[in-house]
Amino acid sequence: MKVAKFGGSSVANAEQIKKVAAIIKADNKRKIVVVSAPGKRYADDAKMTDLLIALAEAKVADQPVEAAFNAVMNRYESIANDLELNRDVIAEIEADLKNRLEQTVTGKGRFLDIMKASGEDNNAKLIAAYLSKIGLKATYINPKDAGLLVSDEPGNAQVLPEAYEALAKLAEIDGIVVFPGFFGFSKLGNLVTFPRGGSDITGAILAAAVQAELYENFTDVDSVYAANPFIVEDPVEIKRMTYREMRELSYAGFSVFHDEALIPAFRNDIPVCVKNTNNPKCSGTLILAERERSLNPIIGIASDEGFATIYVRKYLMNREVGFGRHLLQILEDAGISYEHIPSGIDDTSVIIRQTQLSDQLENAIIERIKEELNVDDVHIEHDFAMVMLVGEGMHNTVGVTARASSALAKAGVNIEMINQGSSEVSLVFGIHSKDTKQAVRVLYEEFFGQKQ
Ligand SMILES: Nc1ncnc2c1ncn2[C@@H]1O[C@H](COP(=O)(O)OP(=O)(O)O)[C@@H](O)[C@H]1O
Ligand SMILES: N[C@@H](CC(=O)OP(=O)(O)O)C(=O)O
Repeated sequence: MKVAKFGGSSVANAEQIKKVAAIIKADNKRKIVVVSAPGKRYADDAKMTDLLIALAEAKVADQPVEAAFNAVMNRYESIANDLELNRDVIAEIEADLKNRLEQTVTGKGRFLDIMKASGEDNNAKLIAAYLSKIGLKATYINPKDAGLLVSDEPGNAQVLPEAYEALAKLAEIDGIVVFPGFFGFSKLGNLVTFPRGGSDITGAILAAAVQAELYENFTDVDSVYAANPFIVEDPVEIKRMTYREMRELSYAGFSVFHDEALIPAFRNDIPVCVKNTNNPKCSGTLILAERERSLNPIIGIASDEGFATIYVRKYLMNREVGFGRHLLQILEDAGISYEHIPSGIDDTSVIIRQTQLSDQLENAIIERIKEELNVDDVHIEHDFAMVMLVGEGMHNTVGVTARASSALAKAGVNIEMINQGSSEVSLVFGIHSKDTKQAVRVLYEEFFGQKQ
């Protein structure tokens, strides 16, 4: 049995949904189908999830909701019309949306989750209706009925271990299961979404639960490339890579596959294949526990922006027992998670995602660090980017850091931080955001350029 997840670009309009149906038909092992909400049809189109967020925001702000409501319904109507579906489907979606809008829940996060999740939920109903119409036995299954239990943090759900046993029963359902991605339900019965892009996570959870022979992740590119195709022109395709490599790369900016989706797959040793809905004959990228060695120590180069550094200096910091713990405690109290902590003898930097900060919080953190740790200097710098080189071959190859740093130096990119990951498959450079694209391009040229 295979689990196939179709991303937003694969279900963005009727034409795409017809391709999805053809892919499902072409292989009767594709029994569990996870779908996203309609994505972008062209570069500056809006994703359904963003239309739903706009609708929810208008409602929360007590502003008129008609325009946002119509924008959502228009997308579904045009899909349903082009697929020549019965009007009942649209009536059902409209009633569902109105019902969600009227729900009174405590907290904006909860309300946003209810609205956001409707994108995948209603699209799954619509796609199941279409598959039935063309003669396939297809059933829409709701994550609550299926037992997709998750933690209770709005917008940031994590699957609970007990979900797997319940979800395993999906394998017994006759015909094709059409399952909405992106959300589950907490033990308290609350609907909770995964982080953005989280339909990949749903697919991986279901693949692990039913012990699928393959988890296929259908998107709009032929493969995972060695660098983001929007930064590097025509980058090389990655044919095979390990879970560790994909996890590092997706965490560091390869948005093609959600980093949290690797965990259920690799814990259960389910191979993952990233494939193109627009070119399904192409073999795509296979992600496995191990791969054959290659000459190039690097498999991919990822980048991500929006980091801040909390820089702390104190003479004899190295001698002070508990300094690091105390510093991290201050961040924990502020609800902040960290990414890297490069350290020297008398100084340390804590690198965090900037979105977690506000001016008020920054001041509060700085004050606490000054008062409680009695430091010589503390300040926060913004607008950093992380560029990550990833490859299983890196830890037993001499000179990767030297090659990378000299390529960056030649291009005039100032390196603020280097972190050779403990995982031994990644090397991270902290640079200023303005240099991100340039850094990725020169590193790509160094490791994948002509002379390779
Ligand atoms: N290294 C990479 N390889 C392939 N695609 C990448 C890479 N980095 C970023 N992407 C982007 O990821 C996109 C696919 O992911 P996403 O937009 O989430 O698709 P979906 O709509 O299928 O969920 C591609 O169109 C591409 O722009
Ligand atoms: N629709 C959700 C979840 C998702 O996974 O979407 P996509 O498959 O388009 O990345 C989002 O936009 O975040």
